[in-house]
Amino acid sequence: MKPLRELCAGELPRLVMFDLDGTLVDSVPDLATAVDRMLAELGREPAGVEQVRRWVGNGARVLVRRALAGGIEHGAVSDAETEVALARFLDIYADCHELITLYPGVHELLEALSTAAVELAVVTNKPERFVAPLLEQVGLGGYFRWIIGGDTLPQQKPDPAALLQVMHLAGVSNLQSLFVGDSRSDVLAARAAGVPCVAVSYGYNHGRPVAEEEPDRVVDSLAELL
Ligand SMILES: O=C(O)COP(=O)(O)O
Ligand SMILES: [Mg+2]
Repeated sequence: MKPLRELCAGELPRLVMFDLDGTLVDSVPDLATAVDRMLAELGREPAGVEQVRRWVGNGARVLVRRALAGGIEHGAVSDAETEVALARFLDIYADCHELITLYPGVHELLEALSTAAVELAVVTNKPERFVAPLLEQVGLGGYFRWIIGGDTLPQQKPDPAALLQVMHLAGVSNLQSLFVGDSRSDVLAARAAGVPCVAVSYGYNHGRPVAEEEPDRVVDSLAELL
């Protein structure tokens, strides 16, 4: 795992934290189904997979606000409208997990890291209640010692709080850790926590190449880290 050593001063990291949506799993088809069902209930036109792919990454509440706004800017959407739609979205999404898939290379990397006794965590903006069941469903149950969702702490990425919390629990420093994500909030959270950051090029970054966010390294598959 030479590429990992290069990122962590010649040593294998002791802790690797992963983003979920767009990094470990392709969850957008199911998220789009749930968004479109929610919009249909409100008598609105569907958003479709391509739009939803641009809107994912800042948690369920912001996704719902973007769907209500019909675009990435959602400042004009009222809180009252958001809460009603969000409750419906969360209910609908709870039953929409048919299309989720694991990206290539994920299983291989996690297996190699756990064999090397590297601690693993998931730090996602997705509501926490969905995370463990989804990991189980795609065959990743059991790899992660810590799971932090978008509603586990008061802050979510790009705030570094979740990364700092996991490093504290694991008893490792920022330079013994690594973050792997797909979007701007991941790169910003890692940078604010002082943690080296690998970004995957295949994920969701609001329609922009993730290289523009200047992570320490960009890979096309997690297998490149082996
Ligand atoms: O729920 C989201 O918006 C995205 O979650 P992520 O942090 O795992 O990419
Ligand atoms: Mg992501």
